[in-house]
Amino acid sequence: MPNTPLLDTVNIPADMRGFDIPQLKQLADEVRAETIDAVSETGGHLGAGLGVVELTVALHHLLETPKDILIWDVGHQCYPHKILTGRRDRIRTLRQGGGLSGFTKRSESEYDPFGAAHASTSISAGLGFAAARDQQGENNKVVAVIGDGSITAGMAYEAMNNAIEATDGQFMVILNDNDMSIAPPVGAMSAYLAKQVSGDAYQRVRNIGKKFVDHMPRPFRETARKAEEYARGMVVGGTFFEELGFYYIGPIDGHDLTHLVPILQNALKITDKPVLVHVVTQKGKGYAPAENSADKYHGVVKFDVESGKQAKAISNAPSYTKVFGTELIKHAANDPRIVGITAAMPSGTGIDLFGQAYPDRVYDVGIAEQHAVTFAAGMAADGMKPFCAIYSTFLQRGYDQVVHDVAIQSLPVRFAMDRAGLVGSDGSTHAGSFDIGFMGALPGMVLMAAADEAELAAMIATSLEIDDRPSAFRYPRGDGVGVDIPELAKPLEIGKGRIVKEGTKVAILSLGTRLQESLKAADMLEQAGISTTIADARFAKPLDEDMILRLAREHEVLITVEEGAMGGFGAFVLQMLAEKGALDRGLKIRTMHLPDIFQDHNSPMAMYDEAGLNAKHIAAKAIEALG
Ligand SMILES: Cc1ncc(C[n+]2csc(CCOP(=O)(O)OP(=O)(O)O)c2C)c(N)n1
Ligand SMILES: CC(=O)[C@@H](O)[C@H](O)COP(=O)(O)O
Ligand SMILES: [Mg+2]
Repeated sequence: MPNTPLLDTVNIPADMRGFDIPQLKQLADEVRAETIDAVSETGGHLGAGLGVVELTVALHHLLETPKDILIWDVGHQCYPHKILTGRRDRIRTLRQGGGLSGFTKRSESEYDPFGAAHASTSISAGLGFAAARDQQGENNKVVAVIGDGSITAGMAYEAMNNAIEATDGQFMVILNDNDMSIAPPVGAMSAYLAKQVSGDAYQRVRNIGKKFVDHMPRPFRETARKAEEYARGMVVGGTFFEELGFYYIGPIDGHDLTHLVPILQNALKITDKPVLVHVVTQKGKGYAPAENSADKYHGVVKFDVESGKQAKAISNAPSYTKVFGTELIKHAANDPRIVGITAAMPSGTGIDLFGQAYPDRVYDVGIAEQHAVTFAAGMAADGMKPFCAIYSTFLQRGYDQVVHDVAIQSLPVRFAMDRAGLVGSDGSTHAGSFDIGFMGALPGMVLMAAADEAELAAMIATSLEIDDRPSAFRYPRGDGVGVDIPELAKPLEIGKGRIVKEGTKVAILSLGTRLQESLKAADMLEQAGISTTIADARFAKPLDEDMILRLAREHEVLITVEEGAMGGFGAFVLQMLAEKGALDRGLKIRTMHLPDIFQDHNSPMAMYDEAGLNAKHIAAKAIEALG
């Protein structure tokens, strides 16, 4: 007889606190099936969530959330958590416009005490909650769950280093070790963790855990001190974390609820020191297509549950990412000083292609953008030509390094800023909104934005020639527009834009891939009898002053368009025109940029619509300015 489905019939998470292990196992199976089914309809991050189903169930069984604080690092593994915390009815709206976020989000639920999406923040945030609890004389528990990939980042160590001093109460870090980042994990910490798991210690703990469970009084009535002794009985090795002041417990099997629940239950009673529980899981667990794929279905589009086959969109144009990877390979054939650097995003940035061609000239430094930038600076200082390929949003984390280690020393690091502009379903945390402002503010920086894939190829060639200062080029997520790319792209003249279409009344000055929308806007305006010039600025820094001053002189209206926040290209143009007195003669100027809000996730088209940056908005802006 099949059991009555729990998800449909009980009040979760309240009722699951009283579940026994068989009920928890049944619930985990249901949550796993629900997660797979939902993501098959929405797309999203699947493998990470499947790997933490049992852990999620165990934690919501043991903790009194939302009073107890549960923080998920990155948050891409939180779909099971959402299913268990009152959002099951909306789980098929994940990452869709108006629907649930693909990450934890404070505004979405009281069960998400801290928002995330960028990696490695959970220990710091959790420690903050623990310290706040201590200050306020409360006694809730705090748990931070961090992956083996995310624990490669400096921030995680800064937090662990501080843990013993920041709180004198309960604080637990769960290290969810699935031996995967998005790509296979890298670095010495990964090797260290693998050693912990592969040693006979892991087996021994499993056996101890079994005995422990068999003898555990139910309900558990021991004192906190006794509980600590039990938990300490699980401690094997772990000297690294012990040295940082943590009790280290593990490694333990993160899928076996009979072990996981009592060990976590006891470890949660430890209050004299922070605790790190090392849990071993499998990314993609319980869904064969995910388990068997190279990336464990880290991120997927809609798919067929039966076969696991993903619905790939067909495009005639290569992605910008692929163009970056292939162009770099071409140049590298002629220049042995070219190297590629990624911070744990080899496939996302196209550095994987470069690595296949030149395995000895590629560096995956882990989720360590700050290190990636200064590492690149060091290489550049010694005569190499590093291409540091980092998503615009993640480069924010390495900004001081860009300023202090690269720009002030005028080192020729080349920044390939992928995912510039709005990215769609990942939402505001991943939007590449700010790089024009923050890179363009730096003295000496050469900052370019590609309008199409051929322009990207030309900008890569340009940055290769810039050997006395840093340069950066930005390009969006997704496919190019289908233009031809020359066999070997030629460098651009630095600080020179191009006129794409000549007109007389309105000038639209575009930076980046809004050029296509600007051209469509020009068609609309021409149909309304308004002669329109379209210019592609190419450079946000240095600006093509001659071209822009001519546009200002010869047109009644000048509109700048960019896929970036205010304080970026439009502001640079305005400042330059003001400085040159070009605003004193009655020019009607408008700057079109992303709105001054953090936009929620949606399709990129819908987000640009909301931002007012599609063709119809550009045309309307010109008509409004003409009056
Ligand atoms: C600062 C930052 N850099 C890069 C990323 C992209 N990213 C998201 S998840 C992930 C891998 C995380 O690995 P791990 O913590 O082990 O979690 P798993 O997916 O294995 O569960 C990476 C690199 C990010 N979210 N934040
Ligand atoms: C969670 C995370 O940060 C990444 O998985 C990100 O969602 C990848 O984005 P792309 O799909 O644009 O590579
Ligand atoms: Mg991992």
